[in-house]
Amino acid sequence: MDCVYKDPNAPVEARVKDLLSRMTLEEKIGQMTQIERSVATPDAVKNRFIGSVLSGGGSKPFEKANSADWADMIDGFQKGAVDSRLGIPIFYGVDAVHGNNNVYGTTIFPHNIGLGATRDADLVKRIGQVTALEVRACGAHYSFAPCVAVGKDPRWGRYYESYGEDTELVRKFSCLVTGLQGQPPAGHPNGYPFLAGRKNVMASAKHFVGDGGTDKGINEGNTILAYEELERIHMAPYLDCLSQGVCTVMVSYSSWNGSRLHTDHFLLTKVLKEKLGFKGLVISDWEALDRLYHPHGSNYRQSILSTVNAGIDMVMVPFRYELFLEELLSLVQSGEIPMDRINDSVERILRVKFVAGLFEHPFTDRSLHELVGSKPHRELAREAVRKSLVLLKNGKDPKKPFLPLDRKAKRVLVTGVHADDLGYQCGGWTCTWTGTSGRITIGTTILDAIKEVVGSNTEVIYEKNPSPETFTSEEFSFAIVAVGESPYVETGGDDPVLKIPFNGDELISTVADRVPTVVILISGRPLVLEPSTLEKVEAFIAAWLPGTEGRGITDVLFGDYAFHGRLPVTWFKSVDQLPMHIESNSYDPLFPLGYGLTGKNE
Ligand SMILES: OC[C@@H]1[C@@H](O)[C@H](O)[C@@H](O)c2nc(-c3ccccc3)cn21
Repeated sequence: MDCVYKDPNAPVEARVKDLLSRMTLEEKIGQMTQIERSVATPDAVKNRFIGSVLSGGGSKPFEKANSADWADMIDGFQKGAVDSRLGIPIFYGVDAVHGNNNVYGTTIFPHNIGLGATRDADLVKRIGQVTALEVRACGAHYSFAPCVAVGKDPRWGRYYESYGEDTELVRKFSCLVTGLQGQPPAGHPNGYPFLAGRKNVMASAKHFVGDGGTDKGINEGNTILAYEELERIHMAPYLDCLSQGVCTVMVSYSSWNGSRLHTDHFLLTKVLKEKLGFKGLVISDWEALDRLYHPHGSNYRQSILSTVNAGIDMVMVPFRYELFLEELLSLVQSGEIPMDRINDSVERILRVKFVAGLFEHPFTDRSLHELVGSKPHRELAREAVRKSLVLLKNGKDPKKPFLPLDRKAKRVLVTGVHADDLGYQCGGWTCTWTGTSGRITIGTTILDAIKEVVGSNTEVIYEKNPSPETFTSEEFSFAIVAVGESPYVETGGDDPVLKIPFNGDELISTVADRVPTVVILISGRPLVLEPSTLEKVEAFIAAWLPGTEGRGITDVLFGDYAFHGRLPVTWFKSVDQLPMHIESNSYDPLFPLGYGLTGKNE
């Protein structure tokens, strides 16, 4: 062995020190650079010493690319990296936020708000383990998860990415870190990155800090709180992530009392790195530097200076990396960014790469491909769906529960825009960044599931949008109405009105006036439920954004399992009440945090 850093048996810190001492300034700033796959080439990775490549939401080699196609792409970039002078491997990052959701045919789990409703930490850890397998199967090493935002306002477009409104609930689900990265050994030093092996992925606790607490739920807005409240409410989950050895922390686009998180030296360095002792790497969000000034991307040199000096270690550039490298080099050569600051960042990046075993195993383990979208993985997702559904109403007369439904009923109506739309039931961050309608991947819609479950003599009538003629012929035993939101992400999801889209209210009334009706609401958050509407229906289920395994819905709808879910958030009566959450002074919800019926005699 000619040098310590190549010795897998040498202590990580010795390998870091040795490799750092061999690196040129260009190699160091290259490691601080994360670029998008669409501008990456193996040569660029090799010759510019790029530290990491990512896929932005939905960015894939080609349509319906499977895990093997992804692995070919990623291993191509990795070959460039290991052929570089010092052979420092990249890590490839993806937003695997509810399964490995960019890749066709993978298992898509409920989004975090639904997982919050399960109250089942062990389930979420198992979801992390399975997600890590499906991510490694495609060749990626790193997932930008968990989002440990504490969602304080349902008007926020990322509310569904939060496990809930209560800090303690969100803290409970920080265990996704252990699911993704593996269980650190007893005595593992707090804040030091950990990764168990080739079936695990680096995690990213995000978005530091206070992203879920912005004023009026405005995405990338301003969180107005005293430091003690910021620490108590929004920072607490990060301590849990650090104690589990989270490898990375991603910084929030938002501000704290008017200070942009990406330039906040106090929070990023004094608090996260020094006070909390985080030894992994701090990564920016996408084009966060470009968003610091208007017009977008202006004052870029100043943006690099203020963010790197604040404590950012790796910049998710992700496109203008030549300019980034040029400006960062110049800022170090001028002394505006001290060499110590660069060395701190590169040490952290190298530490994570050694801990992740990337020097020993830089390429994809192709044996994992057969696990992707496998039956056991889909059964886990089905269990998560079952446990996530919250039963808000069961019977106009509570003494006469309407559910479970009779699977031998004579004739049932299935209706609504969400009854047979896999894309809608998966939501954002699925196959594309925003998510889309239609049969976007492999999975089971609500209608598919109902047809699988009901008896051979049961007639299932599906009308996406029922007409008066729908009701003129033979009677229906009951109707299942699936309504809700179309997929959205980030600022595109900010909504001050929160009504059920597609005239959902009207459809519910139209059907419920004629047939005993159960409503399934597919949404990333509570929506306005008109009392008149709620009165008309026999049963009402909040299904959140369940993902590909629709059978989890029929499992409880037809009584194979009791309802288990409890609200992870407050269900408001009117948007005029917002923000209203468990800590609000006046608390007058339609359904309180923690509410949920079991479907048995309550
Ligand atoms: O996908 C990488 C990261 C993700 O991990 C972060 O949670 C999220 O804030 C985010 N927004 C964009 C993004 C925003 C606008 C246009 C294009 C991309 C990219 N990203």
